[in-house]
Amino acid sequence: MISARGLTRSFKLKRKETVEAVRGIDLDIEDGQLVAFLGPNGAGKSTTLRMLTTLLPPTSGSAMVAGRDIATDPGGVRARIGYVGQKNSAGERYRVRDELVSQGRAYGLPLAEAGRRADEVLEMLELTPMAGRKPGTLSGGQRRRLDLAIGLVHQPKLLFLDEPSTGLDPSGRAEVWSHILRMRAATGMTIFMTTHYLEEADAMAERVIIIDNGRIIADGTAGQLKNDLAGDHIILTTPDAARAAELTGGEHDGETVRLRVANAPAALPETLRTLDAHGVKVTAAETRRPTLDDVFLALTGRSLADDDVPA
Ligand SMILES: Nc1ncnc2c1ncn2[C@@H]1O[C@H](COP(=O)(O)OP(=O)(O)OP(=O)(O)O)[C@@H](O)[C@H]1O
Repeated sequence: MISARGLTRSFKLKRKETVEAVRGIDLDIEDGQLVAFLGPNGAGKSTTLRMLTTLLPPTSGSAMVAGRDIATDPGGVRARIGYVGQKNSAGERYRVRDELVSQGRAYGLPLAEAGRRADEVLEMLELTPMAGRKPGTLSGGQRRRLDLAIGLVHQPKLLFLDEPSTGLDPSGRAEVWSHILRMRAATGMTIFMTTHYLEEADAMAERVIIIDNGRIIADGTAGQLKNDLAGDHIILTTPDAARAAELTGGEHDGETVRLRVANAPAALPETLRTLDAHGVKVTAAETRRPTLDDVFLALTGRSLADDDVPA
């Protein structure tokens, strides 16, 4: 569904300064995948999305998106994809259903077909009761669902979502997600999304791609990345930390010993037995499964969670 080679974008600033926003990325996304594209602020996520959706031409490199070339057939790409950006896409002039019909018309659907599609997406996103209201009167979650409806009215094969749940409270986020997943189950659509919520990427995406400084630094399932790059940990508290670290192959800091293992809950009893047999007294023990943030920390030495979530 997406195949990019050496996609690159730089921006020229004043005084001959250049920002290398995206530095030659290769991407292959299969049909039907839900892919989360993660990275810290300024990593190059939006710039990549804007190139793939033909909003911004690459400085170099190429990409086929939904079977069309972004450089030679941007119109063909746009007709086959949906893009839901960070900002609300509905204006304030039209009522919700009229907004969807005019969007369908903009994609070249005949009036009757645009009306039918508007009713379908309203139903799918449980917005039918809001059909006659102005967008300004909707709640944050409803408004975000309207953005999704606008991105879906022309039945795209591929949907780009830029921060789909940012700015919503936890219940609004859960609600938007349940709609995204339902709509995907109903249509089999490919979804390429950015998010700052790592736990959402972990729970929802089949594949996680991490970009940093304009380069892809990790690509795999959340489980693979966590196992390969971060791993389970056992964390022990003991007054004899140096000896405990020596016996277990862990690292110690003060009274804390941290050791990486394949399966922490399974390895803990044996670890405690070994230490006990050597007379090392353990006062507390916990197991830790890695998060995607641990993966990012292992790769870059920085935490993604320290980033500001965009407003
Ligand atoms: N129009 C522009 N002119 C100059 N520099 C730009 C422009 N657009 C983006 N950049 C720069 O390119 C880099 C990548 O920006 P981009 O918006 O793609 O990052 P991002 O990963 O989407 O960040 P965020 O999570 O904050 O949205 C940043 O250093 C940014 O300042």
